[in-house]
Order: sequence, then C-alpha cells, then structure tokens
Amino acid sequence: MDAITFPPAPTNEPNLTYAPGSPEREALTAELERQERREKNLKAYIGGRWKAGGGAEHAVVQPHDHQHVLGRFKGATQADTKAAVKAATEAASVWRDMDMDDRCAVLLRAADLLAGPWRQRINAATMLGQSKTAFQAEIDSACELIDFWRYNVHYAKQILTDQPIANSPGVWNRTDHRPLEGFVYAITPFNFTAIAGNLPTAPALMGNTVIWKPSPTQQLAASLTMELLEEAGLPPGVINMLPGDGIAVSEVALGHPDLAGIHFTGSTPTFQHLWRTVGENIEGYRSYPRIVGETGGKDFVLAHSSADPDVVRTALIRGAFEFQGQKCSAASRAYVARSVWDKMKDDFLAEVEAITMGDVTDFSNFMGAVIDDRAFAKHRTAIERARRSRKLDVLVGGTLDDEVGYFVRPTVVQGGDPTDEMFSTEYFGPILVVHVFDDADFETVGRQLESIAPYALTGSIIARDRRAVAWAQQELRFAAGNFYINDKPTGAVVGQQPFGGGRASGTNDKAGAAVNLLRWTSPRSIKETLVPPTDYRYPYMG
Ligand SMILES: NC(=O)c1ccc[n+]([C@@H]2O[C@H](COP(=O)([O-])OP(=O)(O)OC[C@H]3O[C@@H](n4cnc5c(N)ncnc54)[C@H](O)[C@@H]3O)[C@@H](O)[C@H]2O)c1
Ligand SMILES: N[C@@H](CCC=O)C(=O)O
Repeated sequence: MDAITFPPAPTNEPNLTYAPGSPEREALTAELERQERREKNLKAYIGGRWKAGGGAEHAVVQPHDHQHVLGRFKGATQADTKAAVKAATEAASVWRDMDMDDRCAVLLRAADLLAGPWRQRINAATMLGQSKTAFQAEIDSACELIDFWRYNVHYAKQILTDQPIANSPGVWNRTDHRPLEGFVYAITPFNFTAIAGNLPTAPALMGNTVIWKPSPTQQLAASLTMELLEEAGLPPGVINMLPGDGIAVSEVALGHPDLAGIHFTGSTPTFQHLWRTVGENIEGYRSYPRIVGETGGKDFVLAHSSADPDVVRTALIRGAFEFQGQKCSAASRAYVARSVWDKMKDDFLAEVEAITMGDVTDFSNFMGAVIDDRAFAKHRTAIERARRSRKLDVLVGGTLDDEVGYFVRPTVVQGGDPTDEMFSTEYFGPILVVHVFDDADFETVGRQLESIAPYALTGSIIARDRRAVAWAQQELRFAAGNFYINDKPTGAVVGQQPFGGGRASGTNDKAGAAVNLLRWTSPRSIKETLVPPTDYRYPYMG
C-alpha cells in the first residue's frame, strides 16, 4: 500500500493487581486449575505445522512441586532443524516482500490477544512452569511481552523513516532497510516469557525468518506464545520453534551458510560458546552473522550514608528476592554504609526471615522455587561454601529443601572482604552478599565495586545527598547498562528504560528499542540521478 501510515501510539500495558476478589484473580485461578489438571503434549512448530521432535523426551514440571508434570516434549534433532531451516528459507521472500504494515499488524494483533483472551493462559503457564507469583508473571508474560510487541512496531516504523538528510542537486538518495540474508537463530532463557517472545519476533518484524530454540524449562509458556502468534496471523515458516537442549539445533544452525544472526539471552558461558563456534565457522557463512546477546550479571546496590534505611531495605528485598533472584538484573551484592546498616539491619533480617515462600498458586507467597535441580545444587554449593568460610557470615536464610519443590530460603551473607568470589560470581538465585563499609570509605568502596565483577548489567545508588548520586553516576558509568537512582536495580520497563548491559553481560543492543531492531537490518543505500551526465569530461579539464 502506497501510504505513510501511523500505527496506534504505544503505551505501557497497565499491571493488573490480582487483589482478592478481583476479576483477573478469579480468571487466573480458574486457568491455573485447568492447566494443572491436564498434561500437555508439546511439539515443535516447523513450516506452520506442529510435529513431535525426534529426540529425547523432556518433562516440564512445576519447580515448586517437581513431581507434577505439566507437559512433555521430544527434543528437536538435526533432521528437525534442517526441516526448519528449509521452511524458514522458503518463507523468506514472501515475508520480506510483505508491507511493513502487514508485519506490524501481526504483532499488534498478538499484543491485543495477549492483553485480552490469552492473558491468563500465558500467565498461568509462566506461574506453573517457571514458578512465578501472579504479580511476577503479570509484569513479565503479560505486560512486558505486550509492550515489546507494541513498542517494537513503533520503533520499526521509525526506522523506515530514517532516510538520508542530504541530496546533491539532481540526486534523490534513499535507504532501503532490508532484512538480513538468511535466517536468524533465536535462543531464549528460562526466566522471562517476555524475552522468549521478543527474541524471535523482533527480527521477524524487520522481515527476517527465524529458528527459535526456547529453554526446555520454559517450554510450556513458549508453546503457548507460538500458538498465540499463529492465531495472530503469522504466516507458516516465519518463526520455526524447535524444543530441546539446543545441541542438535546448533550443530545444524551454526554450521549453516545461511546463518544471518543470533539473538540470544542466557548465561555468559553459553553465549561465549556460541560466539566461539561462529568464529570457528566464519569462512563458511554467506554473510557475517550478527551476534546479539544479553547475558549474566552481578548487579549491585550501593547505599551511601545519606540513604534512607527503609528505601535500602525495600530495594534489597524486592531487588534480590523477587522471582527467587532469578532475574539477570537481581541485586546480588550490596555495599551499605555502616550508619545506614546499623539502622536497618534488624528490620531487614527480620523481614527476610519472614518472607513467605512456597507454591505460587497460593497467592500469599512472595517467592516460589528455583527453576530446577541444577540451580538448586549450585545454590547449595554456594551457601555451603559461605558457611565454611571464615570471611563470610550467613545472617539469615541458608536453608534449602528439595523434597517437594526446589526451595532455597532467601539468604543474606555478610562479607568483610569485598574481593571474595561471592562479590563477583553470578549464582542466579536468592543469595545476596552484603559488604558493610565505614561511611568515610564510600568512594573507595565505589571504585572497588566498579570492576571486581566481570559484568556490567544493572546497579543502583541509594542516597539523599546529591553529591553522592552525582559521584556514583559518573564513576560507575561503565559498571551498568541500566543504572538506577534511589530504586532497586530490577524491573526495567519497555519504552522507559531500554534494557541491556556491557562487558561480560552482553552486546548491549537494548531489548525493545530501535537499536536492537537495527541489528536485524542490512541497509541498502540507493542513489538515483535524475538527469544523468552524458559526457565523461569534467569542467576542470577545459
Ligand atoms: N541480560 C539479560 O537481559 C538477561 C535476561 C535474562 C536472563 N539472562 C541470563 O540468563 C541466564 C539464565 O538463563 P538460562 O539458565 O536459561 O541460561 P542458559 O545459558 O543455560 O540457557 C539459555 C538458552 O541457551 C540454550 N543453550 C544452551 N546451550 C546451547 C547450545 N549449545 N546451543 C543452543 N542452545 C543452547 C538453553 O537451552 C537455553 O535455551 C543467567 O545468566 C541470566 O543472567 C540475561
Ligand atoms: N528486564 C528485567 C530483567 C530481565 C532479565 O532477567 C528487569 O529489568 O528486571
């Protein structure tokens, strides 16, 4: 259609409260009961068809009740992957030649379906499969994913309007924002349904076709997201979903000449493995694959002596323990001025001790279980080490129980030595290490925390004294891609705080922002000369 069009202006989807007696709580409860009753047969989605993978069987369980199976699937094999690459290749020309508005309409419809009839289906799957409370599911699988889809439409349209600002006399310059040549490989983590939905759809919006490999532990909500996109009108072959651990998928996808890009979120070691493999295969690709990855963090809170102790206490509890500390943004190390610590310590530890934890279908719980036995074992090792160390003191928590679910009590460890590995290792669980410093040492401690960890994802400064805020904002400029002042370091909102970090935390191609979408385009500059010259000689030649 030859028209300049304006899609609906994006606004952030409001969070529903799920307060007792609210209609959303009633609808969510009914959906939770429905999904708990029925074991789902989960399949791969290739070329618009649902089919069982040919690989090993996996069970998706409730982390807070690990004997309760929600669904089963068979992992994708090399043959499944080859079929998916073929489907993506066949779908490519129709999809990329489609008007941007048609592609936008698919995502806008997906967003509206998710805001409406699909909301509680995907929230319930996220609660049960990933052990999120109702509120944590709502901000992720409903609001953030809706926001990704609506804001990305806005940014994609904006990118099309980015055109050359100069034309020499007799010349018209244009930019053609082409998709990449080949397929994009999207690999997604267990912890955010929104990220899992965004990583394949962002490149697709820009006209690419995609192979999507979700995390096995997030497969229930991932499958529903794929169903939703199908209902939204996504043509067959545009996104091909391959369940499983990804080993067989990578063997084919990373070695394929048409690999055009990787859109990854997950741990730093996995990302480094993918990057290394691409490097090893570099001569075999048709183009240089775009590699976009958001990875781990060791996110900090720095509390100055002027900080309000109640603000620090609340930021630490929410920042470190919501969703069991399994946000890449979660506060996992805190540096607190002694005068503030002395005022907050007792209340803080008592509140952490009192945190309610258990089955997330019981709405009185603040926390659920960690994702699986591997995570549970990792946290146990970290806590046992802290108990053994003479330099670390477990102040509260430190108990674990995996009889029914993978439960790790929220744990606060005090560390006198800020070079201990607890201040630099990502455990990705409900473990917060605190270093208490003399008020006068604020700047020394700030400089030390700047580079003790290899990551640079999120961080907060909490202070009332503006000089401390200004100092931290400047000194810690490269220590976090998302920096918070007087707030917890979690909970970035699409359109407000574009999310991503540098150093070992990733390529910082901010999710849900125009800079991310640009990575999925290969611009073509077009110069049209309106009345071309007909004599090769220049005037200076006489
Ligand atoms: N920076 C961010 O925006 C952000 C957001 C969410 C999570 N994270 C990070 O993610 C990590 C937690 O997520 P996780 O446990 O799912 O991470 P993970 O690295 O274990 O897995 C991520 C994905 O990679 C897949 N994978 C692993 N090896 C693979 C291979 N060889 N080929 C293809 N796929 C492969 C997994 O199956 C999964 O789908 C944490 O480190 C966290 O900080 C970062
Ligand atoms: N964007 C989320 C974190 C995503 C990573 O797990 C936040 O800001 O808390």
